[in-house]
Amino acid sequence: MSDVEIAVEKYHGAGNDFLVVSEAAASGDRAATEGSREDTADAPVGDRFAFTADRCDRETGLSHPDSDRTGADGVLFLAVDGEATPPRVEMTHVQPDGSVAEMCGNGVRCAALWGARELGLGVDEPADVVVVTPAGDRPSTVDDAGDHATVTVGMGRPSFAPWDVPLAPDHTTPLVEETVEGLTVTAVNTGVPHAVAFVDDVSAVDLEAVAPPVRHADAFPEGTNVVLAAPDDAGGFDQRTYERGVEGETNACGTGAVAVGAVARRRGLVGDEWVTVRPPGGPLEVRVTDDASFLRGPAEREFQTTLALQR
Ligand SMILES: N[C@H](CCC[C@H](N)C(=O)O)C(=O)O
Repeated sequence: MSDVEIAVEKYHGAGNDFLVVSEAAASGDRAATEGSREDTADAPVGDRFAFTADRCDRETGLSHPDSDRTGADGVLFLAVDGEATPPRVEMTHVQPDGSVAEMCGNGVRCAALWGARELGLGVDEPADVVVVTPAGDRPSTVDDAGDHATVTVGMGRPSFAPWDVPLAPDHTTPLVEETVEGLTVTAVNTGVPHAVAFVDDVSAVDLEAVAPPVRHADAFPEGTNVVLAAPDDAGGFDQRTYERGVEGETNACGTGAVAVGAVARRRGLVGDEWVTVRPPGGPLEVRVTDDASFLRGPAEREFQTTLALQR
């Protein structure tokens, strides 16, 4: 066993927060260019799942004077390919329960900002970065790549198809406004599954009580995120999300915001325009059309620190 030092950064998008570990350091690439190869071995983090569970814990996880919150909603293991045009950032998003999320809208914005910063892009003019996720490529544009950026992401085509959500095999048609475990939901996949419930007032619902039975319902063989939405007075929507993988409410959920837009459009509440969706952590802009969806919002870098790991 030996001690290995790794650099860890903390980012968040509308309060959905992530630790970021560079996989370039993992392969030794960055170490080679920085001339400190001995300090890093082949992978910066041997056991990604144990690392994520440990460092993301809200009580005992990673804390820092420049951050309000201990722990995080997950870890983004990122590798940048600066030779590609546009540059590509490969994202592996490990969640505190040990699962790997196929997509994460707030995480993609953070990954795009991280990639732009690594390459020194996005400062004088917007930078295009493609974030590569298990759910597909997510073309992103980073504006103002300092510590606080705005990132716009092409989120692909939301799907209500039962095999895409996915729903259990006895569901042969989309699940639209059906009652599942006491909550009336519409199921949509925006990179990951969401069960969206339109309610009168999102703050009047005990989300931690109503969401877990839906999250684990038989209708969703891979589980689902559970989203509450309510029209606000300004043509947008309030949003709250209980996340699979975090197993609790998060401050914001980007794929969930797009899910709210997709369900609102299906209900005829909005058209193809940009609309504002407001999770507790701050507003996000979403736009859904017949064959595409887009998410725009902040990405912020909070700090960088060094951790000594035993391997
Ligand atoms: N917070 C993320 C979603 C993570 C998805 C994950 N909770 C799952 O489906 O397992 C977002 O901004 O889109």
